[in-house]
Amino acid sequence: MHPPIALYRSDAIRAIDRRAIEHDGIDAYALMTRAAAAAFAALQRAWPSARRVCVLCGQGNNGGDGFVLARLARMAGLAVQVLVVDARAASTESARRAREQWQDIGGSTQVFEAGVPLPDCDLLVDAIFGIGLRRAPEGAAHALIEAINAADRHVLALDLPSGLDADSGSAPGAAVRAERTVTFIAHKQGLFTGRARALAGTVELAALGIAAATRDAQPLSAFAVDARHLARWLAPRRRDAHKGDHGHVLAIGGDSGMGGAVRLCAEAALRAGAGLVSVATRDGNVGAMLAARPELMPRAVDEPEVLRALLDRADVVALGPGLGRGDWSRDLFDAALAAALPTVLDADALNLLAVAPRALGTAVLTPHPGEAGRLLDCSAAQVEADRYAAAEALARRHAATVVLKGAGSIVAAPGHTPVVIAAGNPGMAGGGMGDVLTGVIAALLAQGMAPFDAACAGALLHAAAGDAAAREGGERGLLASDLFPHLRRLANP
Ligand SMILES: NC(=O)C1=CN([C@@H]2O[C@H](COP(=O)(O)OP(=O)(O)OC[C@H]3O[C@@H](n4cnc5c(N)ncnc54)[C@H](O)[C@@H]3O)[C@@H](O)[C@H]2O)[C@@H](O)CC1
Ligand SMILES: [K+]
Repeated sequence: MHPPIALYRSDAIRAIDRRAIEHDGIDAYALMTRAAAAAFAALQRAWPSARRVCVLCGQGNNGGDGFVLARLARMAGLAVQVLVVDARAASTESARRAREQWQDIGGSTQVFEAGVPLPDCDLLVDAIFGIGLRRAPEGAAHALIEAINAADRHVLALDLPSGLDADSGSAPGAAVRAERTVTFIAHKQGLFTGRARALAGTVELAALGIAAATRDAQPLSAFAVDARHLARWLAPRRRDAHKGDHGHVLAIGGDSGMGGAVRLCAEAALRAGAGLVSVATRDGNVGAMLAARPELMPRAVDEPEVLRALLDRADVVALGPGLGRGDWSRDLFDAALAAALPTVLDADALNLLAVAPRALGTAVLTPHPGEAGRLLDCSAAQVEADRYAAAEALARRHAATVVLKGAGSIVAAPGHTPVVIAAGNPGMAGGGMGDVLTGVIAALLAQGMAPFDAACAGALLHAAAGDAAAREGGERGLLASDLFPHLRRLANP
């Protein structure tokens, strides 16, 4: 079984690097050479016909990696040009040595000038900033990043796309959009969520031959999982199982005009393996729901008493899809939370929770950044500036499991290392997708998974189903209900 991918913060990467140098006796410049060699090998694998390469170097060790790569590429017969961000000397000993060795083989270096087009080439290598980025790129660095993005060339990023923050996955200013990133020593947690999903392209790790024990002596800060990891959570069913073993989900929502949301949630719960799925909704939704999906058990709920009878028979509640925020919605919300069943809260349930905070029992919250901002009294942009921190703050505040949705969804809960979902695609940024996720997580809870596991497995199953559906018919125009056949297939790995 594939182990999850260990992710680190930049301070842990620096500590691994220091330990490799001081403890294991690997020379700093040797590490830089290994980094550049691994990146050049990746370049040749990805773009075997590239002949003219332009390497863009910053002042620090990331720039040093670039100079060594330039030398290796030139020695391999490629035409190589090097541009530096500014004319000052390199800021580290290794980077100075890398420059000198480039000059020693006759390589020339130009200083980038804003407004002057980048040299004509097949491929750009981004070696401006790695984990040393301290603030939004200014001046020439900013202009060079914009020039790279405007150049319409293949881009290989060394360690990180320049401008991306290695820890948060956000970019404080301009950032390079790479097609491929070769990252060194260990995976940075910032490469897996938020802006990184658009900037880093395909991410490849070059561990540089550092001993596993040296790496493992530093704390990892998150895990990433992808479709290969589904089998960790979704074991085959017992041969003697019956429907009572797989739990009863009650989906609550679907105020007038929003019946589709709760139907998608309920049907997703069926497709993710819930034994029984009831729906508490408006009278007007019941007939259509029964006609379309006779396995569902929809009930018209006009008042909380009717809901209480349904709650008595349920194991898990999916609360919020199409719930609305009126009196009907609030009454159902209060009655549902009073039942103290394991509950997945989404959409308007989160909005109602934001205006009337309360202690939750076993709960999984599935906010998008806007809803997370409302719950944390901040803006969606502040949530996006550090998605890991926002997910963890929300989990602490509500003593609950949180799935912060968006590019690279993050699952956080008190006492757990966060898990980032390395799957999903922009075709999934559309109506109904969140309702499906809520139903999937509720179904996994109903089948006996612990909340954190149900949230990780549910978010991963949902994202992987979205990827499978997008491969089949494209991202644009992808519908939430297109996920259903894939959910079923992927739920049985
Ligand atoms: N032994 C090592 O330390 C190794 C380091 N490696 C490379 O070294 C990188 C880290 O090197 P550094 O710590 O030198 O850092 P970087 O090279 O990432 O960047 C630091 C440089 O950028 C400048 N800078 C930072 N933010 C700026 C901004 N907003 N605007 C303008 N200038 C800014 C700093 O003043 C400094 O000169 C890694 O990402 C990796 O690519 C690899 O060679 C592997 C081994
Ligand atoms: K870089």
